[in-house]
Order: sequence, then structure tokens, then C-alpha cells
Amino acid sequence: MQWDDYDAALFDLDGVLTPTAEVHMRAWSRMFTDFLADRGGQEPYTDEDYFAHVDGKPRYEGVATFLASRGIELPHGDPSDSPDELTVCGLGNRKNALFNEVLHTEGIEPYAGSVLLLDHLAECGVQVAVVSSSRNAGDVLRTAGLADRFTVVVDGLVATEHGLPGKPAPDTFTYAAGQLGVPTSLCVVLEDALSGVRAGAAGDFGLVVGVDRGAGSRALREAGAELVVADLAELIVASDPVDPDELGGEGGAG
Ligand SMILES: O=P(O)(O)OC[C@H]1O[C@@H](O)[C@H](O)[C@@H](O)[C@@H]1O
Repeated sequence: MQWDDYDAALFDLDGVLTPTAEVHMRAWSRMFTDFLADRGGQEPYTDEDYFAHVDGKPRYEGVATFLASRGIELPHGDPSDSPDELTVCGLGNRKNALFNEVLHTEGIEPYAGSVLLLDHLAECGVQVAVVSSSRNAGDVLRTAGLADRFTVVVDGLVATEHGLPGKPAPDTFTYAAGQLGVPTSLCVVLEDALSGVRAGAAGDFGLVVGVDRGAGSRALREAGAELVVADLAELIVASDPVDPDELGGEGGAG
């Protein structure tokens, strides 16, 4: 793709820069599998549940959306609830303890192709920001050694602080563009989650790129991705060495 047309890239984190979508996915699966088994009378939790209801959304919205899909009603509770409490927030915090256990015992490396793209954008002078629903984004960026690359990080904590609705609303991406001082039309949104792609498509962004880490190319396109890649290194294209102006106005591919 031609980065000359854009001034900024707005990256989702989990599943786009780092393989932490898998860590989230496993933690959600352990928590919901145990919760449903204790409750009884429910089909087991599956990866399809994750992609359809949880992926990319703020923590407690993911819990609430999944429970609603199963017709289960629980009190919302409060973010300060202990992981033992049978509330939406308690279940979210139960999963968060599992996520942090894996993050801190196993660590995390960024995707190599994503680091190559970040290097390329730095060379091209394209600004970058992270836009993540996660309240753990700062920790993940530090653990992956990426924190120094971003001055603008709009995560779940920033969204709460500024009252920004989470993905699939476009507001967190729009806010990041504003923080960079770049019009949204000159920003590229890069997302692996259907909720995140929908957030990009709902805003006035220059381009929405879907990164297929399991959601599926077709589903990402249906959610609004204009381009789908399997790895961010695919977005590094050597500049055309021929300046169309030098061809006398007749020879450019257009
Ligand atoms: O619970 P956290 O760390 O605030 O994360 C919320 C969500 O953050 C998103 O980035 C992940 O795709 C989701 O899987 C996760 O549930």
C-alpha cells in the first residue's frame, strides 16, 4: 500500500502488534468455561463466542455481551469487585487475574512483521498511536519492549477517564487522531477484531485494514475492512522508484 497518502497509523494492540489476543482468548475461555460448568444447563463456551461477543471490546462490555447472548443476567457490580463476586465486573476481574498470570510468567514478544512495519513508518515519517480497549495496554507494551515507540496510547483507562465509548464506537480512534493532530481522513486504522474494524468503519478514516488472526478475512471485510492482511509486513511496499512526472505524464500506472 502507498503510505504517502496518509499521515498516521492507529494500531490496535492485542492481535495486531502483540500476540496477546491469544492470551486474552485463553484467559476468557478458562474463566467462562468454569463459570458455565458451575452454573449448568449451558452449551460450553467456544472460540466462536469469543470472536462474536468478546474480542476487542472493553473488559466488562465483553462479559455483558457474552452473558446476554446466553440469556444470563447478573448484577453489573463495580470495577473494584473481587474476582470471587458473581457480577459482570467480578467475572471480568476473574479473567484479568488469569491474563496477568500468563503475561508475567511467560512474557510476550511483538509480532516480527509488526515491528518491521513500525520501523518502516518511522522512516517514512508516518505518526503512530495505539488504540486498545484493554486496561492492560501499558503493561503489554512495556513487556513487549514497544512502549518507547508510542507517545499516544489510548487504552481502556484513558477511555474511562475521558468518557469515551469503547469499540465498536469509533471514538477512541478519533480521540487518538486528535492527540496526534492528524485529520481522521489521513489516518489508517489497523485492527484484528470485528468490533475494532466496525469502529474504524464507523468513523471517517482514510483506510481500515483488517488483520486476520482468526476472525476470518470474509468476516473482517463484512465488518468494514477495505484491505485484509495476515501479517503487517505485507503493508511494507518499497516506494515506486519511477516518478510518474518523469514519464512525461503518459506513462504512470495511475
Ligand atoms: O481486560 P482488558 O485487559 O482491559 O482487555 C479488554 C479487551 O481488550 C482487547 O484488546 C482484547 O481484544 C480483548 O480480548 C480484551 O477482552
